[in-house]
Order: sequence, then structure tokens, then C-alpha cells
Amino acid sequence: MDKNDTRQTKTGADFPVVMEGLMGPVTLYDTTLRDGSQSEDIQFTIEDKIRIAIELDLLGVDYIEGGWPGANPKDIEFFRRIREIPLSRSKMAAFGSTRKAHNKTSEDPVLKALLASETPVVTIFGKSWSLHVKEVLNVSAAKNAEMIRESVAFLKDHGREVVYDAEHFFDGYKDNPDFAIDTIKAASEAGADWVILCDTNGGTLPWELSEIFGETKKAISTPLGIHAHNDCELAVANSLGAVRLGARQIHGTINGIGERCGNANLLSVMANLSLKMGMEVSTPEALSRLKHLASLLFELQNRPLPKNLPFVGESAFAHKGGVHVHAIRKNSRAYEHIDPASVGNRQRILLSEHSGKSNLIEKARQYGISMDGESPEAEKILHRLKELEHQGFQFEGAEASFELLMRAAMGTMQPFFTIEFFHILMDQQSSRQGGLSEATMRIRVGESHEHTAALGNGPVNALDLVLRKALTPFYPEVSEIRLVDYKVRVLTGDRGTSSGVRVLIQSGVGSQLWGTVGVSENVISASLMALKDSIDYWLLKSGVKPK
Ligand SMILES: CC(=O)SCCNC(=O)CCNC(=O)[C@H](O)C(C)(C)COP(=O)(O)OP(=O)(O)OC[C@H]1O[C@@H](n2cnc3c(N)ncnc32)[C@H](O)[C@@H]1OP(=O)(O)O
Ligand SMILES: CC(=O)C(=O)O
Repeated sequence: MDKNDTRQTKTGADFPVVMEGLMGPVTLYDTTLRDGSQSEDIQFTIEDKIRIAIELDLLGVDYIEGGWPGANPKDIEFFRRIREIPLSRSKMAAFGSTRKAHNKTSEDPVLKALLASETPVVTIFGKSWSLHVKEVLNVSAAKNAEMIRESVAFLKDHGREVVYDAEHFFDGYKDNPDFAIDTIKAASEAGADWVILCDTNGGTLPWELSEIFGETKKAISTPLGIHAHNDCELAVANSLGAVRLGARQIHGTINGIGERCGNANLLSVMANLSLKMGMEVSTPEALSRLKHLASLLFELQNRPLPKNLPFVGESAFAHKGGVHVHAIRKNSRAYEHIDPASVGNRQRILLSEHSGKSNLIEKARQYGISMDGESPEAEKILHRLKELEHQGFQFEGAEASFELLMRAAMGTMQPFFTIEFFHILMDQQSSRQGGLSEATMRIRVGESHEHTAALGNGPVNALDLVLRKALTPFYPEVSEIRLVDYKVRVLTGDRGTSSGVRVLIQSGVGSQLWGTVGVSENVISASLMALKDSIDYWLLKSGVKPK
């Protein structure tokens, strides 16, 4: 990091009054594999869990909560398998509850399964809110305290590091402070190594959390931690607030997944602790893996990473407004709160109807095109960009089309081929089953012509195939291109089947991906426009000379 870059050096020293004496070493506790797996639409295989655990270890988290052994066969198997994998930094934690009211501690199936998982750390949750004690467990306050005390002591007697999660602590405290405090005293007196105050329902506001945390700290000497849910979108803020008040262990999950609205996003917590609060929770190398880990988690779930995720989302450092781009070209700090590279992300400049000449010049620079911002070409391209976006084009996901447009306007690109005509025939019978179409096409390449036909699965596929077939004799590079994604969007819903459509295509060769766009009232023409751009772009990037 550039030492003159003051974006991310707000350390304790900058806030001496608030921070002094309050911040000590903080440990990171990841519960992606347990609380995260309680998210709707998330389901990990054992292989996923092992892969994520290894990545979390590389990231340098102190604890990995691997699951609830006994809740399902997968978690039992996971703990068996992970024992054989050496982790360099992270300690594995098994999660469960305090014993059942009517069970003897030594015979309680949950506690027995926790020990059988053979993890060095065991985390158990117990009740802090009288509502749960009375109405859910249906036991007295004394019985609840006994369950907590005996469960913690039992696990300590078996040599485990014990993390005690005080479920619903903040709601319990608001309801009856003495009751809530007595429950964590029971855990503390029984030898718990950690008492974690949980905002289980995620409804606590930052100032309520500070007040309750501050009071609770006076009641017990066991190190405190925080486990915050995100139902008010305050989980990260509440976790950071707790650190300022002395919390030593922060629970969270990758990308904030978890029950209901999720948990504190541990990646954001790490970035904030390291880059804003000057705390050494991670090395710079590990921090630069944040984006990778965020993407990996959702890739394993076959889900796209939300673009607007702080720090790690594709849009986190993407600049669209012309005013912003104008400023960041002079100094990135003007509209960036940290250096994107520090979390493994990158700066992006977007092109749209909100662009000014600065967006254009920056893009031209990235494409290796020299452009004078005051030139008539720049003015013309900007005007064309805005006009096309008004017609329904969208270049944010189709930068390859924009680069071609820019090169054509600058006169630096000769056409590789021209489509002279094409026909499409659809077999009525098989089209009812979503079936075969035939495309014929005549193209011109330099002085030569090619006239050919292809059968496809529907008209767009037939068009794609015939275009490649016609071009391959001239440009064999075309056969390398893969169609990765094809999206059609109706632009004006009020004109029924005569509405304009936008087709966005993503193509790829190896790991290289590019997007192209076409707009028309005819979905076939829009598709052909995007397909043609995709091929032109690859030929350009392959260094092929037009024939
Ligand atoms: C705040 C949290 O996120 S806590 C973690 C929540 N995560 C999960 O629930 C995921 C895994 N859970 C499961 O697979 C199942 O719920 C199991 C295996 C744990 C239990 O299943 P079942 O025995 O069928 O019970 P069920 O789920 O219906 O009810 C929960 C039981 O836990 C008991 N319980 C709840 N909290 C506690 C506690 N802190 N200490 C002791 N028992 C508790 C309830 O009283 C109830 O017991 P009961 O059936 O004897 O009344
Ligand atoms: C323990 C836990 O997951 C919670 O209280 O939210």
C-alpha cells in the first residue's frame, strides 16, 4: 500500500478518545458452514464444506464452525474428514446446544456427538431470554442456568475450548437484564473460554447494542464476543461497534449468508477491521483473497455474486457517472474509499448514457486506443453512445460491442466480413416441439463469397451455426468461440409482439469472456447483430488481418 494513500489508515491513533484501552487482539470466528448453511437456497456438499474450510484457513480466520454433528449425517462425516486435513491457522469448532432439561449431561446425545466430533473447540448455545426459557424450553430459570452450567463444565472436563453462544442475549437483556446476565454468569463460572453475545433476531440498533455491551462487560471477566444477525442490515456495524467496546471474538459468514437475512458478513468485518480500524486480523496477502473467496462461495452454490456487495462485488469500485470518472482519472481517492486491490477487487469504468468524455477517454486508454477528449470523434462517439442507449442498447454488459463501435468511429477497424443475406426456415412440426430450424446465408470476405446452410435447434442456433460454417474457411479462429450466455429482454412492454428486444450475448474462449449486444424489433436481427459483434471482437483480439 502506498504510504501516502490515506484512504485506509484510520487507526486507533486517529480516534484516541474512543479507542484507547478498548481494543485488543480480535479473533475471527467463521460460521459459514453452520449458520451460513441455514440460509434459504444454500446447500453445501461435504466436498464444498472441505473446500471452504481450506480457503478460510488460508484467509487466516481463527475458528471455523463446521456444523452441528448429530443434526445430520453430513456434518458427522465432515468432522471425520476434516480431521485428516491439516489446517495451518484455523481451529475447528463443532456446534450444538446445551443439554436437554431431562437428560443427564453425560448421556445427552447432543453433547456426546459434540465430543465425538473430536474438534478442539466446541460451541454451544443456551438461552438468555426468559421468553425462550419459559415458552420454548418450558423450564425454570434455575433449571436453565443448571443446563448451561453443567453443559459447559462437562465439555471443559473433556478438555475442550468452550465457546458459549448466549442466544438472544440483547433481546433477553432488554426484557430482563438480571435474568440475561445470570445466564452468562452460569457459563462463565463453569469455565467457558468465551461468552458470545448473540443478536439472534438481528433487531438490535447500534446504540442499544453499545449500551448493553458496555453494561455486560462489567458483569463478567470472561472474554466477550459478538454474533450479529442482519435483519436490520446492521450486523457488520453492530459487530464493529462491539469491537470498539472490547469484543474479542467476531462471528460472521462469507458474504453474510445465514438464517433469514443472514449474519454479519465476515469479509466486510475483516476489511473494516484491517483497513479502517488498523487491527491486525489479517495479512495483506490474505486480505487480497477476499474477492476470490466471496466469488468461490457463490460459484459453489451456482449463484451469481451480488454486484453491489461491499468490498468484493463487481460494482464495489465501478464508476458510471461522468462526474465520478472525471474525478477518479485525476485521483482514485476522489470516489473510492480504499484501494480495490487491497481486497482483491479492481476499478471498473462503465459506459452508459450517464457517461461523459472522461469515461470514453479512460475506456479508450484501456483498449489501447489513443483518443483526444476534445476531438470531434470523441464528441461523435459520446453522442452515438447516448443515442444507442436511448434506443435500448446497453453497453455495461457488452463492452466488446462498444470497443468495436469506438474503433469503427476512429477509423481503425476494417470489416472482417459482410453478411449479404440470410433466410431462416422453421419446420412447423418440429418447431412445436421446440425443434429444428434451417438457416442459409451468403457472406462476402474480401473479394470472395460463401453461400451455405446449417440446421439448428431453433432459429438463433441455426443462425449461429451457419455464420460459423460460412466463416471458418476464411477465419478458423471462429471455431474456438463458445456461446456462454444468451439473454433476450423485451424493451417496451406496451407493443406486444412488435416490441423492441435487446439481446445480450456472452462469448468465451478459454477463460477469456466478452459481451456483445444487439437491439431490434426482430429478435433474429438483434441476435445476429450480437453474434456478429462477438465474432468480429474475437478476430480483432486474435490479431487476424481482414482479408
Ligand atoms: C440460533 C441458532 O441458529 S441455533 C441453531 C439452529 N440450527 C438448527 O436448528 C439446525 C440443526 N437442527 C436440527 O437438525 C434439528 O433441529 C435437531 C437435530 C437439532 C433437533 O431436532 P428434533 O429433536 O427433531 O427437535 P426440533 O428441531 O423439533 O426442536 C428443537 C429441540 O431443541 C430444544 N432446544 C432448543 N434450544 C435448546 C437449548 N439451548 N438447549 C437445549 N435444548 C434446546 C428444543 O426445546 C427442542 O426440544 P424438544 O423437542 O425436546 O422440545
Ligand atoms: C447461536 C446463533 O446462531 C444465534 O444466536 O444466532
